[in-house]
Amino acid sequence: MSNTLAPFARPLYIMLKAGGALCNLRCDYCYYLEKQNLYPQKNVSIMSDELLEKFIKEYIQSQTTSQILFTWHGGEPLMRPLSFYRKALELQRKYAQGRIIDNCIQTNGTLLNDEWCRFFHENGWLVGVSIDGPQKFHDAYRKTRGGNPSFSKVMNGIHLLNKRGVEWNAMAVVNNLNGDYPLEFYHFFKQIGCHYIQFAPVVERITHHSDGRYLASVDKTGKENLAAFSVSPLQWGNFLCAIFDEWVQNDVGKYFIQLFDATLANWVGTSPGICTLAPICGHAGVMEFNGDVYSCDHFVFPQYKLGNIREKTLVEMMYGEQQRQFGLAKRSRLPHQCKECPYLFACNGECPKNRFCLTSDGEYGLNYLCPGFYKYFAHVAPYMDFMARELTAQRPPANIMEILRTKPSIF
Ligand SMILES: C[S@@+](CC[C@H](N)C(=O)[O-])C[C@H]1O[C@@H](n2cnc3c(N)ncnc32)[C@H](O)[C@@H]1O
Ligand code: SF4
Ligand code: SF4
Ligand code: SF4
Repeated sequence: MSNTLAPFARPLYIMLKAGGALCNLRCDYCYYLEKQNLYPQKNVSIMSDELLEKFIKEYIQSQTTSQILFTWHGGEPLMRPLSFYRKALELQRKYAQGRIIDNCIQTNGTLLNDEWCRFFHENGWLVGVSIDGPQKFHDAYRKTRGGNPSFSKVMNGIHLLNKRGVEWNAMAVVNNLNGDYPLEFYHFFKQIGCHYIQFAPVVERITHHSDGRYLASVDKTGKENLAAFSVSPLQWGNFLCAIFDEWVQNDVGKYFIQLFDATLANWVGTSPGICTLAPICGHAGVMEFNGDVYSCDHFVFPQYKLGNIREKTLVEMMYGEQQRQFGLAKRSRLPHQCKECPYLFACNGECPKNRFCLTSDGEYGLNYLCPGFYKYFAHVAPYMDFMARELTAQRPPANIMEILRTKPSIF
């Protein structure tokens, strides 16, 4: 397929930061709070109705697919009033022209009330709620501006979502504290009846920039300044292996752990559904409150700005040369160790943001989490082989649980 056609083979996808980095919490590890320093001249970092309309119209009109996904992100997206989202729905209807429009929103859950939940239910929104496992882990890092814990408020929000029948999933950060307690962590999610769980490993480096930002610049080399809350590579590997062992014996087809599903997808050669395990990046951009578009949510740095929607079209920015190069760099900058790795097909060197270590040959660019990912892929390989064969034969991968009960020796 030629380059001119290729862009239209996949949907254009941009997360919206309609309130910039504005948030009612101050999670210690947050990568986004510091982005307010990119806009020091703005007292108020909220998207105007006029810009919202421009975005919605262009976002819909740029797509060639019949189904379109809007993702509301932040900062904390519930810092914008419900009227803002009602307006967004009106605009989506105005410009939909027969397309099916879906919405999802990623929230810290603390501001949820019955009115929000009714809105999400009535309009079929999918809600991602951030919760880092049991209270003692969650409250260690996810605090309010005043340093108070947030767990009870989040649980109250989850209760309201359940009461209204809103579809929701959990987004959990794995860090230096909860990383040592995988089963306690996993059982917590099962106890609260959460069947869709996403884990994100925290890896950040502290670097002071002149504008007040303090988190990693991706171009900075070395791990000397690793933030203390980062998960260690082996902690991450052990964490995944322990949860996998319980999941594969009891929970396949009942609990959906995004990373396990993505691993299986790579095992059968289909798209993994999460960018970190995909071969290239660049499919999901971010638009800030003022129309600035960046390459990726984890690359909101001045050097990764693609332009502004008032000056360039979304298609120009998301399918332009800068974004194409950003996407391909994930593959082209793999160090030799990854290129020779038996699990490259599943790992793809994971997220380029985390590639700041040296390989065993001293080559720069190995993923910090490599030892953990390697351990995980090696551990799950025989089970993934089995589940991939089941899938290829059009049988449910959940069959593995019966085999583990009756013939465990085959693994
Ligand atoms: C930046 S927040 C924005 C949405 C909302 N405020 C929330 O907390 O869900 C998006 C997600 O990123 C996670 N997150 C924050 N800092 C992170 C980091 N340094 N590494 C990985 N994930 C992080 C949060 O826990 C949350 O699930
Ligand atoms: S709630 Fe979300 S945006 Fe706010 S500080 Fe925590 S992770 Fe960051
Ligand atoms: S840079 Fe990381 S987070 Fe961004 S698209 Fe690539 S893998 Fe995903
Ligand atoms: S497991 Fe390590 S060596 Fe293998 S592809 Fe992943 S990061 Fe590279």
